[in-house]
Amino acid sequence: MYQVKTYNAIAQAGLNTFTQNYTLNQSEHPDAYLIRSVNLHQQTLPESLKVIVRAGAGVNNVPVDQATANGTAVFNTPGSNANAVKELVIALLIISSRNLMAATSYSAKHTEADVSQRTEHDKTKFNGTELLGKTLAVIGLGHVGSLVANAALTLGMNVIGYDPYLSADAAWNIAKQVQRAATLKDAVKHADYVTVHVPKNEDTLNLIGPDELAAMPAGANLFNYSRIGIVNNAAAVAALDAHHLTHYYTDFGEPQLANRDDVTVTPHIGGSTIEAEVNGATQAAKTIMTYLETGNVKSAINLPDLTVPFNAAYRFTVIHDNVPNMVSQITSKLAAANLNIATMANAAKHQTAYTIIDVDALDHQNSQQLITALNAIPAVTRVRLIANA
Ligand SMILES: NC(=O)c1ccc[n+]([C@@H]2O[C@H](COP(=O)([O-])OP(=O)(O)OC[C@H]3O[C@@H](n4cnc5c(N)ncnc54)[C@H](O)[C@@H]3O)[C@@H](O)[C@H]2O)c1
Ligand SMILES: O=C(O)[C@H](O)COP(=O)(O)O
Repeated sequence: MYQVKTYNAIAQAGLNTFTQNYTLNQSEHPDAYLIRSVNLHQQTLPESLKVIVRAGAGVNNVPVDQATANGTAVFNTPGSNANAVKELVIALLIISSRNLMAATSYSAKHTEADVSQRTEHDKTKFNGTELLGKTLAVIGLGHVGSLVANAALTLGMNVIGYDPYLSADAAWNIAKQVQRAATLKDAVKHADYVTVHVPKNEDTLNLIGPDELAAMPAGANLFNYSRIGIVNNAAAVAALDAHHLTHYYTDFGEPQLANRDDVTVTPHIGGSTIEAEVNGATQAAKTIMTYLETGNVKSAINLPDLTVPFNAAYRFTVIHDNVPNMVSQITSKLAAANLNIATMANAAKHQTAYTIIDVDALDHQNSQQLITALNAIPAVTRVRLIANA
């Protein structure tokens, strides 16, 4: 029986994906965490923990280095809530261009008589503009940014994209009408609207700061539906005060953003749709089951891709440092245990490597001694033995 600990509100439909081999929230020694935005940085991860899956995109709440040192794989569920964010950003583009925040609360602020008599007179206060022909800069063209860029094209906008690290797979998703900018400043210099869709990491902190804001034309509107810190909020407030920026929309609150008519803070609702939550939880549950039952890895944050069909009776998986001579040390332990290797594969990502070894036969005593011997190899962080179900 595998033990899963969940944090945050995880969609029941996703939890229902787990088979009867999984128990939820009943053990102090979980094999897996299924999480959303809980901040794990202050936690010591339990030794039992083999995998953390973030239902959603951002993994800045996960101590990835600690997880790697603990031999814990970290995954997210790429794209599971991207459509939800796209629809929200498109809604905010329309809200912003048509002054809808003020216009839709108009009737609530007036008496019945006012509303019937004054609407024709008052409508001039709510004049808007159209998105057709306006320019949108999309910074980051991954799962969310590509959808936003493509949707904005269908509204007749000129779309300029900036993503120097765009993967080949992601590039296939972007309509050819999206113009490519060579630099961030080039992307924003003619933009009426700028929207940021990059991961939060040390390179993207303050990605939009005073210089980038100054590069935007006067009157631009800014959207941060990525993470707090990617836009330098102090610089955004200064640009608003100087009437250089017209409006700042963000999913992440901070005291300096409160009580301003030119700032809209939504309460981190980018991925909060029923569909996105079910997608994320279902994808997360499947990722946990695949990893625990086969050891196969696809698109982990801290492990290399490695997928080997599991046809043998037993599988050893070994997470270790990416240093010379590891495979020979591992295989020599199997040879010493007189075990014949049916299949073996190894891959590396940055400082971490991963080895899968399948064997056809194994007795219990043999296996315990072998696990101890493999764990004793310096630079090995986690050894697992998986029996083929
Ligand atoms: N508000 C929400 O509820 C919500 C929901 C989903 C995702 N997000 C956040 O949105 C962001 C994007 O998510 P995603 O799923 O599209 O991620 P993704 O990994 O699919 O795409 C991110 C893209 O940013 C690009 N990138 C990285 N550094 C860059 C830089 N310095 N300049 C320009 N581009 C850069 C990458 O190459 C990649 O194509 C993340 O921060 C995620 O946490 C927020
Ligand atoms: O990174 C994400 O997927 C979003 O920020 C959504 O976060 P949530 O799952 O806590 O709503």
